[in-house]
Amino acid sequence: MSRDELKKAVGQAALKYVRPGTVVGVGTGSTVAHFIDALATMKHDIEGAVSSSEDSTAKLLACGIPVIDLNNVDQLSVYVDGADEINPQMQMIKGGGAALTREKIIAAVAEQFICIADASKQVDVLGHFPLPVEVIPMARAYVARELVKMGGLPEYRQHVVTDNGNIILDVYNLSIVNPAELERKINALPGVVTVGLFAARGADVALIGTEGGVITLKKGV
Ligand SMILES: O=C(CO)[C@H](O)[C@H](O)COP(=O)(O)O
Repeated sequence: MSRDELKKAVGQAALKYVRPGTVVGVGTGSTVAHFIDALATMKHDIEGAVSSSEDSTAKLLACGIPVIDLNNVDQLSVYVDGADEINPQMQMIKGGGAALTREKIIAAVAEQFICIADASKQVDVLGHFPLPVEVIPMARAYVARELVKMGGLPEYRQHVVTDNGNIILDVYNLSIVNPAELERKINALPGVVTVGLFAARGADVALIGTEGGVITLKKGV
């Protein structure tokens, strides 16, 4: 099976976590694009979606799924999103698509985070994938210097402006043995909007696309 077929399989598998009559949290990326296609088949059974990016909003609307402002939602039972890496503790690196901040906000509101990913995203230790950090433009050089002090090699993601008007630094050379501590440390730097480490709030369920089918992993099991 191609990687895209694996992504499609997990996108479809995530439908089983969507409860009729609810608002669904929707992430960003090529795996989520398959989830949105699947969600469109039950668009009349849900109230709508909260979206984590302008890209996902456009796709949801094109599929006829109403997009609802997060501020008008009291409860979100599930948030479905992809990942760039996921470890056995269900902690993730996210932000390859530059949507990390809105993704983290919606994940914080949701009762359940359902991560959908092909098996290539599974790692023992996070950090092979460069860690995205969303930064306020005027803080770029300062934050980059601080990331170097932490042992990272930050690279400015050229020609990318986030949906929030900020820039992304991708940090190479990190072997993240304590993701929760690094998440706290980077988030504490003035000028950092958020780091793409989802450690304090990881996934609750991971649907992993493998050659043998979709594997379901649950946090703490
Ligand atoms: O965090 C993300 C976007 O900011 C994506 O979930 C992550 O980059 C995975 O993307 P894809 O499903 O295209 O592999």
